[in-house]
Amino acid sequence: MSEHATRRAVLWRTAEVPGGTALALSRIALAILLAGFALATVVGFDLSLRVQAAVYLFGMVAMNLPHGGFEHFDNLRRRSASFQLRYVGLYLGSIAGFVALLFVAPVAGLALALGVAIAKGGHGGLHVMDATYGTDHLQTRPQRALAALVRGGAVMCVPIVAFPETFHTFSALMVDIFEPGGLAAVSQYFPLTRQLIGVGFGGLAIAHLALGYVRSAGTGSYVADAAETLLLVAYFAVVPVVVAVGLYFPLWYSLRQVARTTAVTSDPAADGEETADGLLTILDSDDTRLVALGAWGVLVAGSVATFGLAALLWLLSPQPLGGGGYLLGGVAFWSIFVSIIALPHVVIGSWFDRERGIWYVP
Ligand SMILES: CC1=C(/C=C/C(C)=C/C=C/C(C)=C/C=O)C(C)(C)CCC1
Repeated sequence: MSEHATRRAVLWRTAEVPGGTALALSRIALAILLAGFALATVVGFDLSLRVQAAVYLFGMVAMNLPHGGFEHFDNLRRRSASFQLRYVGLYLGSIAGFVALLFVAPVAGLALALGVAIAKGGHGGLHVMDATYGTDHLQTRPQRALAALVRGGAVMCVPIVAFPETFHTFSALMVDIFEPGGLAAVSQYFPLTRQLIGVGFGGLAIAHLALGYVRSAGTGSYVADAAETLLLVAYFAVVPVVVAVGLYFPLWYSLRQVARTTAVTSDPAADGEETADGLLTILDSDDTRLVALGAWGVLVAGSVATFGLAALLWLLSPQPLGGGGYLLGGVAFWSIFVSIIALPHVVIGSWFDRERGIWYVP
């Protein structure tokens, strides 16, 4: 049996698959939240928006951000100095472009933020499948793109339909950071876009599930993909949106990237550039203490840069909390900020760097 086939065969029965434990944990975590909130809905228990906001900030800042740092750290190791500098330059350039867009056209900036969350969730998820139980049922590039769109789309399209008022409230706060009252001009279209997104996403999800079934005869990787896709749709339909998104990134996206990293045992091939002159050669030292110190140094530098950028955005924004107070406004500010830094994460760290990038799969 091939390595992939073996992984597929045991995926649902045991965690003895590379990365299988992290995959299993991500599914269990979302299933527990889904069951808990389904029960809460039945008994009529409502979580206040302030508590939801606190959960979001805890999930996104305390739990998810460190993993984002690790992804860049891991990607920038063993790269030539010229690549590392080009990467950082492009990264900062796209951050500056996104910030400029938010000031000039905040509603378009909000749309881009949603797009970034969808792209990160979807394409990140696709590569996790590639590395773990395989994607034999996804046979063409458009079909892979569809799979990514549906997985990522679940994160934003399902809550727009399921929790329209909360979605609207936070969208308005996010625009208010840059232009107070800026969403009002397009708010009248919200019911229409909600319907279009609902029907469009539903159609794409059905197309993805049907096409995968036809191409795989309903076996192997298809079953795992279909079950996970349905789990995601149910999770975002039932768990209140702020909690759902705030815990999806640490408990699903990041945990599953851990599965991918664990499943990928070979380092990427040299990219033809001289890596010995890289700025992080300390990380390849034979002395594990030096490696640990080097890793600590890189992560501290990343952390200072990240919070420095957040502080700069805060100072530049006319109304950093969108007028929403620390908790609700904090969610709005952090969602915008994390989307700004996640844009290059997807575009520079992954699409520009397809061969070896952040979602590397041999
Ligand atoms: C619009 C909207 C939201 C948007 C969240 C976004 C845009 C999150 C982006 C996260 C990213 C890019 C994470 C990367 O690791 C909330 C807060 C869920 C509340 C409901 C309305």
